[in-house]
This record gives sequence, C-alpha cells and structure tokens, in this order.
Amino acid sequence: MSDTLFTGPPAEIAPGAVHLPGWLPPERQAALVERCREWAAGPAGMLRHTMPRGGRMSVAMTSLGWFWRPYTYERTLPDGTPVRPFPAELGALAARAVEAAYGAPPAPGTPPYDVALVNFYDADARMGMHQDRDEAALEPVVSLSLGDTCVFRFGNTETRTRPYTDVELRSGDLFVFGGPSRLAYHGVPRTRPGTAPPALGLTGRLNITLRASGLAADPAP
Ligand SMILES: O=C(O)CCC(=O)C(=O)O
Ligand SMILES: [Fe+2]
Repeated sequence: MSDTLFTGPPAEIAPGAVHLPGWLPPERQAALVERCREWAAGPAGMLRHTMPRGGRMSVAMTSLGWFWRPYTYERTLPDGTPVRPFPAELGALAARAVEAAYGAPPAPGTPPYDVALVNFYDADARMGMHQDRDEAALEPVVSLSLGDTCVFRFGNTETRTRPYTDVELRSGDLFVFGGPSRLAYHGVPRTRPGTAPPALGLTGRLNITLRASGLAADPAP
C-alpha cells in the first residue's frame, strides 16, 4: 500500500486542533523511532506511572527536558539524576509542526518548546480522557504518532464526555492542538495492533508530544 495514500490536507478537528495525516515521511519516522529507542534507554527509562489514586498507567513513558509525573514537571529524576536534555532537533520539529498546522511558526519571544513526552502503547495500552494542563504556558501541543494506528478521541474543554471526535492517528501523522482547543480533553481509547509500517520494526505505538513548559530553566534558588 502506498505511504502517500494517507497523506492529506490538514483537517481542523476543532478550532485550533489540526490533524495532518502522513506529515512525517517514512524515513523520518524510522529515524525518530531510533531516537526514541535511545531516549528510552535512560536515564529515566520507560515508566508506567502510578496515579494519585493508586491506579497504574498502561502507557509507558519517558520525558526529555523536564521529568513529568502525574501531575507535575520536575527538573530532576526522583533520585536527583539530571533529566535527559530536550534535543534541539525536537525544538526545530515543533516549530515546523506549528507552521504546518497554522501557517506560521511560533512567534519570537513566545515560551520555547522545552519538553517532550515519549509514550509507548503496547496492544493493551490506553490513555483516559485528560487535559494537558501541567504546563505554565499555553503554546500548542505538538503530537507525532509512530507505529500502530490508534483511535485518538478529541473532545471539548468542559467535560470528559461528548461532544468529541474520534480520529485515526497513523504512523507519521501530526496532530497539533492550541488556541481554543489547547485545554480540550483528549485520550486514546484503543490502538490497532499490527498496523505499524513493517519497515519501522516497531511492535506497538509511539507518540511524542512536544510542549512548552513555561517553566524557568534556572529558577532562582
Ligand atoms: O498518545 C497520544 O496520541 C496522546 C498522548 C497524550 O495525550 C499525552 O501525552 O498527554
Ligand atoms: Fe494529553
């Protein structure tokens, strides 16, 4: 099947929420999967976080730039080890993604993209409806999907429930949500195991979100 079958024009799913199918070419997808393998190796590793009420997330994740755990960003890992730095290549990717979604790159002087969450979904992993609201900045969230297709549920800012739109996110798809949709509830009710492009050598789904934390890199002591 042609990879270009799924490339298409940007689709506005909600005001400020844009889906760009097949935005990342296959060779860039493969390179990014390799980078994810490096990032997953440490020092934080892929963690399935425990939620405040005791449940364990089914998605395994690591973060770059800042250490995310429910529901905060920290400058170091729990044992004091520095967090793996946010790679410059991801900052450049975020800027290109914002431009592709909205027609203009992030304005000069806006809070920089400085944190990436790398999420891994095995066949059983899901992510419940939530808002991305641990950031102190409201720059758009940039989301890249690799590997298995998933159902991405994109809702509204008021409730975890309807109205929402289910979108299939395939390997290479870009989804950007900002502006009036920046705090919309969203989640991943399921993936479609075995749908990853074979050339990626990936069993499961990776999702990378790029965000501006809005947090000071070197807060005053
Ligand atoms: O896996 C996805 O597509 C969504 C991930 C997500 O919502 C998050 O990391 O906050
Ligand atoms: Fe999210």
